[in-house]
Amino acid sequence: MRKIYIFDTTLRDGEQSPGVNLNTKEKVEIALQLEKLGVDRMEAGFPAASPGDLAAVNAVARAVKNASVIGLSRSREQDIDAAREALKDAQDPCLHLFLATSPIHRKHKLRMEKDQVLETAERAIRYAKQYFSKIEFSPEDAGRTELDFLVQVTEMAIRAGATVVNIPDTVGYLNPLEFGNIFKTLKENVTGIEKIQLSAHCHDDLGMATANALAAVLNGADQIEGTINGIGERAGNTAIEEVALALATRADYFGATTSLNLKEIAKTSRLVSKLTGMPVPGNKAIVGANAFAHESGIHQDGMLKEKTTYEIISPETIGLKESKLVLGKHSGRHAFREKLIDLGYELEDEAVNAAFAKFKDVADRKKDVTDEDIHAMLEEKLAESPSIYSFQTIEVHYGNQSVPSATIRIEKTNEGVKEATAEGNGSVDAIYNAIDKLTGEEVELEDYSIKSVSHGKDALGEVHVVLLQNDVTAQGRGLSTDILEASARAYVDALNRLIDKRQSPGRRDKMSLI
Ligand SMILES: CC(=O)SCCNC(=O)CCNC(=O)[C@H](O)C(C)(C)COP(=O)(O)OP(=O)(O)OC[C@H]1O[C@@H](n2cnc3c(N)ncnc32)[C@H](O)[C@@H]1OP(=O)(O)O
Ligand SMILES: CC(C)C(=O)C(=O)O
Repeated sequence: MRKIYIFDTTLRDGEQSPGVNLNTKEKVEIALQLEKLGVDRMEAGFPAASPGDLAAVNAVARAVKNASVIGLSRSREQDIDAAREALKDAQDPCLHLFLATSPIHRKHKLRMEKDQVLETAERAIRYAKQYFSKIEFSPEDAGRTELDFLVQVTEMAIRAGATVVNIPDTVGYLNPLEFGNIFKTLKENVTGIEKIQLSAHCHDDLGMATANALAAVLNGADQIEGTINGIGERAGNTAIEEVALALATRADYFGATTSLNLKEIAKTSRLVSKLTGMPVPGNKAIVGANAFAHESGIHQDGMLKEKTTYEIISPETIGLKESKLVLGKHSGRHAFREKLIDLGYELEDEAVNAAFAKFKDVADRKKDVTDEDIHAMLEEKLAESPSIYSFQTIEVHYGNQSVPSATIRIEKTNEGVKEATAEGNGSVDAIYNAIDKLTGEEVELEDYSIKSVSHGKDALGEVHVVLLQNDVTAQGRGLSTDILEASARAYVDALNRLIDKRQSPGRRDKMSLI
């Protein structure tokens, strides 16, 4: 297997993400984690940018022992001198020099002709060579540079003493075929190409940063540059974790590998996200929260039978504990039953089916059904009393300038569905008056409490009521994503228990079993 060197630039290009500013302590913390991850090279900053960045690069250079530490520099002596100062204590220092080469950058930004670009870069490399044995040179915006000029620039860099020539697609403009072709062309046409390593540095403006980096590998690149979580200027850089996992997972195709300790990937991603304040999108490849989560029934069934049906990478590979089966409205019975077993419930098929129907009802109204929701649903089901009345529908009218009213539909065993409307002091009072009207029961509401079962705006609300009738009390519980519906369900549940107690005195209140 061919080794691909990993050049991490989280601390330099990653820090160029708008809004990100890492202090020295944070840079050192990330650098030490990158060292554990096993990156070969890490760009710690741009020492000429500020005294703070120079100090941070110096601190990283002193802390890191097992990776080459790199500082970025324009093709100017003052920048090179700042990098010398920053990297003076590094065990394996490297200077990263750059100068733009594309027609757009030459004309509008540098205001230089081609020969001036060549001269300026060569002078800088030769100056730096007095102090650094390792120099990487980047023709900035190589992606939009004329290919024949890029060949000329690369030959100049090799002659002047560069050890790595990096090809940046600075604005993420190219597609994999075009980017791969640059490497092929340089390999075939540059005199002395065997003396240096070729590197790829891609940006994600068109979402092709990882694909372009892999195309470079296929066409002879020795090194890939990127950042953790793909952070960086504008749409970001190639995500190192994506390249590493693509090479590891498809070694059959790429025939190349990295020295990364893949088990450190999840931890590194979390640290970078925390210290940069840049959340990782849920659907981000490899490190997103959903990368190893399965929600739909057919996928969950496949996963339970054989994980490779829906997972090409195991979560353990990147240091995560396990895949997640997330219950939601697309889930099926296999995953639901598995969850019940996990939570300690052993139910007969019929009970599973009843609980599953309730689960689908909740899942229709809620984004995720949590473990707490399932406990609450099952406890409600297990505690069900013989239902004389079963709740059907509810409609409530509330306005702070009008009297609240509620229309309730309830089915009575052997009598069918009945409907009643009533007003009240508040919405719950109106609901309870309507139920009283329907059932004809005279009860007192002894206690009413409400709590949220899980978190978030769509959390299940659980209402608990105690009803009193002629010295007999009964509790009732109602569960719904809507607290008014939960209130109605709890009241009907308590009424059923009250009637049950009246009809069979001495029977234990099943609620006490919960
Ligand atoms: C593609 C990339 O990611 S490149 C890295 C980008 N990162 C950064 O720019 C972060 C750090 N930068 C900084 O802190 C500042 O830009 C500094 C300290 C480097 C320079 O600041 P200033 O001196 O105020 O210059 P400013 O940034 O406004 O303009 C850049 C100047 O450098 C020139 N320049 C740009 N790239 C290079 C280069 N590779 N080599 C030499 N000169 C360059 C520009 O033409 C411009 O020159 P001019 O002043 O003669 O017109
Ligand atoms: C300095 C260079 C490599 C760069 O960051 C870019 O061109 O994107």
